[in-house]
This record gives sequence, structure tokens and C-alpha cells, in this order.
Amino acid sequence: MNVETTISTDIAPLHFDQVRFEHRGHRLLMPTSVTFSGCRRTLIMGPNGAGKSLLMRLAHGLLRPSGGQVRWQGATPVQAMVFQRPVLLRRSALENLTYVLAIRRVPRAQRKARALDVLERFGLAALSKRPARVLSGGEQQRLALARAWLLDPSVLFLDEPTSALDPAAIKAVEDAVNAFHQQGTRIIMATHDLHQARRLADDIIFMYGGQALEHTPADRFFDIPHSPEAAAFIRGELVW
Ligand SMILES: Nc1ncnc2c1ncn2[C@@H]1O[C@H](COP(=O)(O)OP(=O)(O)OP(=O)(O)O)[C@@H](O)[C@H]1O
Repeated sequence: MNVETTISTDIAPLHFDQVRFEHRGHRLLMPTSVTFSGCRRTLIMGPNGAGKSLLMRLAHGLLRPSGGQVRWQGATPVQAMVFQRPVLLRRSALENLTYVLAIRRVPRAQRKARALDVLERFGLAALSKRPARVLSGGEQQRLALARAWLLDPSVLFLDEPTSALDPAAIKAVEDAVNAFHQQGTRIIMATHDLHQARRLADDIIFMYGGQALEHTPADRFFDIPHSPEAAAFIRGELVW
């Protein structure tokens, strides 16, 4: 991470102004207005099918809204996204990283050392020569995070990155998320894991039925949720 990112507190706010998303006549995201600002860890929660991924993909620019506006207030910052199932190149773990450095025009002579450095940071040094696609789920997710690290993002989106992982691998991903955050990266992460949200979140957006029902600081969300749906979700009674 460069120094600017390390001390940055001025990441452009991201505004959703009455953003909606429709597909074949079905309204999948109701008109939604939220703002992501500062260097916070915002966790998007809600049951299956609530619209968490849709919100993330609209925010990252992977989907175009059917109406309303997704708008960065200021220069669009460097962003990275980590998915539930990592999308990795059919190359070694090391080459997945040197490829990113080549795209970023890092001089060839520096690429291998930088990539190895980051593999080491993410506990993957011993696996550097292994084909990325034969790595375990947890290792692949750490490689995806290592690749994101090389992009030096101001904003990191993570879409249920731990849903298929065991507790040790979940902890490794959460440690990495906190490392990004400590370096000054805004975190926007979807999860339906309440325990994970309690561990990580500064604030929570609660989605249900394509609606963002709440956007509140995490402690308030868990103590006094506004909506009956969120209250039921916290009690473990709302499965979908
Ligand atoms: N690109 C798309 N085109 C059409 N429909 C979509 C698209 N993306 C999602 N959907 C639909 O929108 C609804 C919400 O999906 P979304 O993936 O956002 O839910 P989610 O809250 O992330 O759920 P899960 O926890 O199961 O991942 C679902 O009914 C899904 O089938």
C-alpha cells in the first residue's frame, strides 16, 4: 500500500439515489437511497435472495441500474471486488499476481519479488508454484485477497467471501479484511452470517425482499433493530 492510501480518510462517498433494478418485469431492487462514506466496514446483511449481491454489483459498477443513479461524489476511487467463488486464472498462484502487476505496469524486474512478498503476507508462500485452480477454497479466497491487495484499493467489495469456508479459513479472510481496513480501505461486504457481522461491522445495511430496510451503526442494529424483519433475522427466525 502506498502512503497516500495508508493515511487517506477522504475516499469519495458513494451515493445511491433512488436506485432500482428490474429484470424481465420483476422489480428485484426497490428504489434505494444509501450513502457509503468514510473508511468504514459496512456489512450488507439479509437472508438469501434479499438483494445483497445486487446492491454490491450495482455499487461496483458491474450492473447498470434500471432507474436512479449510482454516483461517486468526486473522483472514482480504485476499487476491487472479491466474490464468493474466486475467479482465478488458469496459472500458478504466483502468476495470478504477477499478471496483475504487469497490468499495473510494474517493471518486469520487480514483479516476482512483489508478488512473493504478498503471497507471504497472505500465508501462501509455500503454494506459489501450485496451479491456482487446485488450491483449496480457503487458499483460493486468500489468493483473491492477495490479488486485491496488489491493486491498492480505496474501496474493497466482498460478496459473501466466507460462505463456503471452515472456521480457520473464515478467520484468515476476516484478518485480511481488517488488514485492508487498517491500511485505509473502505470495506463493503455482504454476508448472512450474524456472528461475522458482529465481529466486523461498523455499520449494517439490512436487506429484505429487495429493500434496504435499515442502515444503522452495528451496535444499534443488534440492540434495537427498527424493522420486525431485522429483529426476526437477528433471532434466527427469518430464513428467507
Ligand atoms: N443480474 C441479475 N439479473 C436478474 N436477476 C438477478 C440478477 N442478480 C440477481 N438476480 C435476482 O435478484 C434476487 C436477489 O438476488 P441477490 O443475489 O442479490 O440476493 P442475495 O441477497 O445476495 O442472496 P444470497 O444470500 O442467496 O446470495 C434473486 O431473486 C436473484 O435471482
